[in-house]
Amino acid sequence: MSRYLRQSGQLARLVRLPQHQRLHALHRALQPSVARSISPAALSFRRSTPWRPYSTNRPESEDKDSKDPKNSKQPDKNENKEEKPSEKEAEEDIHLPLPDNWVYLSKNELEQLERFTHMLPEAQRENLHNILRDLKQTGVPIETRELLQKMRQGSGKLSMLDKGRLIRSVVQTANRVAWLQSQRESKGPGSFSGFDKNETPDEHVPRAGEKAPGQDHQSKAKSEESGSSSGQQKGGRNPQPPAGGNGGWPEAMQSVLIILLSLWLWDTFVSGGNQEEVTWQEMRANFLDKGLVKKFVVVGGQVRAELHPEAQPPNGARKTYYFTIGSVDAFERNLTEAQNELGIPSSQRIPVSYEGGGSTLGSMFLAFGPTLLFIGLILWTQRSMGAGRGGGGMFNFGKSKAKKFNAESAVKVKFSDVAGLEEAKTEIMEFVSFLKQPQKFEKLGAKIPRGAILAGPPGTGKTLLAKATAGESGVPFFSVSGSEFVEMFVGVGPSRVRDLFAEGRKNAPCIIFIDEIDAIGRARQESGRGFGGNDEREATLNQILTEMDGFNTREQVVVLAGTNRADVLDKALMRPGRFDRHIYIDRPTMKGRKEIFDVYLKKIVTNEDKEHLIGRLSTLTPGFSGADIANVVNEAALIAARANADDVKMKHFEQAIERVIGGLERKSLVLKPEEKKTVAYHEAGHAICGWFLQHADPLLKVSIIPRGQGALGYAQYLPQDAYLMNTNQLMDRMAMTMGGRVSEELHFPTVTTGASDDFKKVTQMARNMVTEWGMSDKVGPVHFENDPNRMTKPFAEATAQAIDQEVQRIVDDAYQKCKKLLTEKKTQVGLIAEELLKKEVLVRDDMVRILGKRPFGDNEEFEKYFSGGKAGEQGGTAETDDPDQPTPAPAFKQLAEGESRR
Ligand SMILES: Nc1ncnc2c1ncn2[C@@H]1O[C@H](COP(=O)(O)OP(=O)(O)OP(=O)(O)O)[C@@H](O)[C@H]1O
Repeated sequence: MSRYLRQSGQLARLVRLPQHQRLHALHRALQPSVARSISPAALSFRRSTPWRPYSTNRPESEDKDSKDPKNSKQPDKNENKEEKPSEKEAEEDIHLPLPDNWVYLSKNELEQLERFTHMLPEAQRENLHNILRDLKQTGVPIETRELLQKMRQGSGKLSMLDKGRLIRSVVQTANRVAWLQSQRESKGPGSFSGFDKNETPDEHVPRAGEKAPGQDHQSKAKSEESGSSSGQQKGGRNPQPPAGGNGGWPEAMQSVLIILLSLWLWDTFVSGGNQEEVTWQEMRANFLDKGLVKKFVVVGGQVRAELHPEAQPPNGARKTYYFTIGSVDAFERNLTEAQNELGIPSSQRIPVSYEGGGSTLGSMFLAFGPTLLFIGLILWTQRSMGAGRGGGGMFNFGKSKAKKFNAESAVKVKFSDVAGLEEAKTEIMEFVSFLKQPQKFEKLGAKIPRGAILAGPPGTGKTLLAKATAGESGVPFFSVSGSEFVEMFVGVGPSRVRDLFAEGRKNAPCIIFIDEIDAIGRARQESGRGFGGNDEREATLNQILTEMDGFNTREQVVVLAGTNRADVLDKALMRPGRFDRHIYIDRPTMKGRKEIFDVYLKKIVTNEDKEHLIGRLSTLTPGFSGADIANVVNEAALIAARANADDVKMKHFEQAIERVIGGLERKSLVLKPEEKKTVAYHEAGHAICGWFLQHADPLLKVSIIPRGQGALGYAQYLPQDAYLMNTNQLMDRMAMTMGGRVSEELHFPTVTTGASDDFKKVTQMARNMVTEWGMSDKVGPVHFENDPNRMTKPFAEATAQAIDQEVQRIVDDAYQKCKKLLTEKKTQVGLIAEELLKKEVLVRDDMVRILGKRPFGDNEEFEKYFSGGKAGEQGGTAETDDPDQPTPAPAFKQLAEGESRR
């Protein structure tokens, strides 16, 4: 779009023309063809213009309409001069009192804008209608109109300053519209203008949450005055929204941008409508010879003539004249000849500039496009973020996303809802009493602990405990997840931490709970290893460290944090003075499980003997977390409901447990008879080992119904809550795990792939015995870290060989032990396998019936709940999707590839 001025200087031809030429020009100026194009208003103005020395003639209008006194007013309608609304309009519409230098859009302008709403997509149309209605009331800064007039004057070119002014007026309009909308919302739907007729933005009495009108007004007025020489916003009135907040601003801004776009369209179309093509000869005769042309602009294959302002009507719609040229050279030649004929000295020739092709709209888009795109992007991001997160928006990136609960509203959890976890509760109780009676500690000079880390496996009740702490102490509770500090923008994490702690201090006494703190609290040197540091996370962690240091002991803000990975946390976070207390919450013990079952069974309809039910379920669920237990109880109720049972029975609970442990039963997976037989003998091998090995865990159930991911059968044992295991227990467990493969060897000519998972377990156990538990005489009592991230082994090659040999030896020992046992009990393995093939599921009672009582006593809890009448109530059933239906006998089908694990 670079422009090259070929000639410069102004014409002042007429004075220098000889007399005959002057008369000739005058005569030609009076030709009708010229008058046709120029409005009477323009003529009258030109007549009174004394300084057009070389052509004082005026073309006469031939336009019939213009002769009609009625129609002759037409151009005034188009003029953009401030037009006061008619009385009728004023009755219909309530106009906001205008600030200085603001005008209402004329009816004509509004109508024209309205017309362009049809060009927009339907979704935007209504928006535009609304905004037009609002603009009717708010008016626009006068400079908007001035600028639009300027655009319409043919060139469509705005200077940088003008562009800035245009954007400023859009922003001002958006503000005022947003204010109007917020007023309308706050006064409720149905109110016409949203405020009293006589109430102005300045006079508006602020409501709760609104800023006083003067506050915004004054500061804005100041900045407006300093930033602009146009005299906008001086003193008194101000179109800025006086209400606090800018909730409707983006929408209003968006709408005003649409308006602006429409204005451009309008401008283009209106000016397009006022364009007239002439021939070179007409151009010469009517304009050039009369000295009316200020400049020629060559755009592609056309030349636009810019006329002197005096040649245009002062207020009406201005016409642009253009003509088509064959080539630029030909045009230049013609122009030079014409000017030579007219005797224009070379210093005063008509300037010619050259533009790249494209419409006014195109050039406008080029000029404003990037800015609009940028604003649009901001608005879109703002909207989508607001929608995605239920408010907030991009300007709130640095704001903490912590959810705040307070005593009245949300935190209803009490310590009584947290079952078990007695030690953890006692520890944390102290925080509650600190928040309730700080003076009790302070008077003895005790420093109040700043915070506690609750560490432990998933679902063990860490979050629940933190909530209960808030519920008990009755103070506000801020809950945030560590990952919510992490954002793709640099600096957001620390800023959110600052905001969270500032909020905490404001609401003290309160509890801040940061869940999954390992997302940001990882040891710094660790995160930096190998791939460069994560600066943003470190900065966030540093900010937490700083904030926790920043508490003084009188500030009653307690910070609790939950994590599953206390081992990876930064040491600085864990030191006294920050997270003083480290509370480890493990999976519940038998006692804990009983208490948790007790809590959840209260919500369930069951006629079972409560004490027996709780005991039995707790025995069946070693290693279950609180969340697992809550899930089992709920699952049992669902199974009962599916079976249309009136209450939840023991079998429903057992099915639920089985489902949680083993996964969903896969009825669709059917095995070939020989495969099924192999599975039966494999599982029977495990079962016999479990039955006859002294240190093996008690066997509960054996099944050949495929379940979960690739398990074709399974034997369920009940490990005790054991915290130590000796070598004998480990060896028996390994031998039992080998039982499947050994049984296959003893009963079939070949073996299958089904024992792979068993080998994995056995090898892992043996390796741990050698490298971690000091159970190998050859390698000795040493511990070698098993860190998969380490590139090098923590031991010498000779040690590696010794380890391998020892692992091999232990596995061999377990294998031999198993083989010896199963060879002795080959008949029993056969009996169990055949029974399994018949019934698919065998429970403990079936085993007793076939094998006799187990030679070794089982643990106390197990004997209590599983021996005698009540054990094996579910005898022979396994979970099916319809628990009251007998287990369907599988049809025989090819086993899917990759599903060989048993
Ligand atoms: N001791 C408990 N008493 C009662 N319910 C519990 C207990 N422990 C866990 N639950 C149940 O488990 C659910 C999950 O617990 P919670 O969210 O507190 O676990 P968490 O330890 O924070 O887990 P994560 O580490 O995965 O965040 C709780 O909503 C509750 O229903």
